[in-house]
Amino acid sequence: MSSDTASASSSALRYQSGFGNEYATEAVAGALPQGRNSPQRAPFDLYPELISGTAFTAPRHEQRRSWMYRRQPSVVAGRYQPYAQPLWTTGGDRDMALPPEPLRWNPIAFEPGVEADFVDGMRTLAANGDADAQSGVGSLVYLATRSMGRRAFVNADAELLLVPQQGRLRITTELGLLDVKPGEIAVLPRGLAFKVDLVDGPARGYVCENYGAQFRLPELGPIGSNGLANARDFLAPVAAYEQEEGAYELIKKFGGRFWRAPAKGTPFNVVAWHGNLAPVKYDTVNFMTIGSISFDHPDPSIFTVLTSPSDTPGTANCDFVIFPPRWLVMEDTFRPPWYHRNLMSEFMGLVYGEYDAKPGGFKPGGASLHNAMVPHGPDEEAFEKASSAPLAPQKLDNTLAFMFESRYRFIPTAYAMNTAPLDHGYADCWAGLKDKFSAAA
Ligand SMILES: O=C(O)Cc1cc(O)ccc1O
Ligand SMILES: [Fe+2]
Repeated sequence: MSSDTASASSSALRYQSGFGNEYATEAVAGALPQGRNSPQRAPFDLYPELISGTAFTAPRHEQRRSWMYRRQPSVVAGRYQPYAQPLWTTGGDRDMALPPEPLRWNPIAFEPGVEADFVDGMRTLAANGDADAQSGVGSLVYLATRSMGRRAFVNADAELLLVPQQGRLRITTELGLLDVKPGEIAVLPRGLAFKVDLVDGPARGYVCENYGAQFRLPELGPIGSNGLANARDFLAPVAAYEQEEGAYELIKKFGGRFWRAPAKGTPFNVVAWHGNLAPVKYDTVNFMTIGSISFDHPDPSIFTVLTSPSDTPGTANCDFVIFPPRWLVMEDTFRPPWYHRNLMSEFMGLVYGEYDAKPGGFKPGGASLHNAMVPHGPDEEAFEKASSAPLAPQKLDNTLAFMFESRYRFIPTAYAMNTAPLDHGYADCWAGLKDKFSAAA
């Protein structure tokens, strides 16, 4: 156990490393009870409070929970009133006539004249499943121009996976602070209060709102005991509590609806905590990428950072997959992705650079959606280049694309179809792929 003294205002943050291990941290030495979780009186008269990320009776290897020792229990809050956030929708809208073709969006721009924080600036682009059924995911973007300041947010519906694309974020959570920048990701457990403050101006990024089983590291199979995302590269915060006095506004997402309540003090009042349910961040530069060193383009599952399983083994509620900088060395191989139709549905975004299958129209801050059995693959430009490129070792550099891949079709929202910059010419990127077959050859 570490004795940690980070305060909420420190600038260079300290972290604890690992994924899903038993962390233990105290902002004041002696605040963490030893040998038991709920003594008759906890040290410094702090209130013990448990947060469960899994059912009490979940198998031991799936269990996630943490004990917090706090100045006031989180039940101390004012009464909730409805709150309007109509563009953060939940689950798949079954009434939407979902086009059976590839969809793509140009970069989703900040909205002129709209000042919004992380919660108000959230826009659902596409979603599937049902938060109450604890299955499915949403794919969202946030367009934040201001810090949350003295507003805190609790998402009772889902865990959030953040993929910042522009702008650094200071994320204050009940369990401590995370600084996250583009190229890094963060995972915030369901039900944990947090706020997002901006560090260097407006912030844009992607979010996977996961109503299903928590994200975890994938099995490695024949890869062995090391590789892809290594557990030690995930960073959880050390305990930190806010000392400033003053009111907060609590915003809660609960069953797809939003609520607000006043609070007399800060919800970030946890002085010590221990357990294996924690917010974490991960820098994608630490991803140990596996690829083909002989021939052929492997399945993109080799790029899985985290997976949220469904009840069917190997068929994920959602895989979070990245396409990071890497070497391509395959011989006699068409190196970009092949043309394909996938049982699974693919929502993609681009953090920076170019994606090899779409060097032209897929831009950082944009998105694409290739739902189940919708054919897609390299655009004409990528096909022509890769079919005749010399096959010397090639570094794909300065690029970071990602995919939320789900067993359930993503249904775009009305916002995505009518307001967001849908690329109506997307299908044209394949129109020039001619029939060049000649049986006489
Ligand atoms: O369609 C895409 O661009 C994503 C993708 C990448 C890849 O390398 C193989 C399959 C796949 O769906
Ligand atoms: Fe694909």
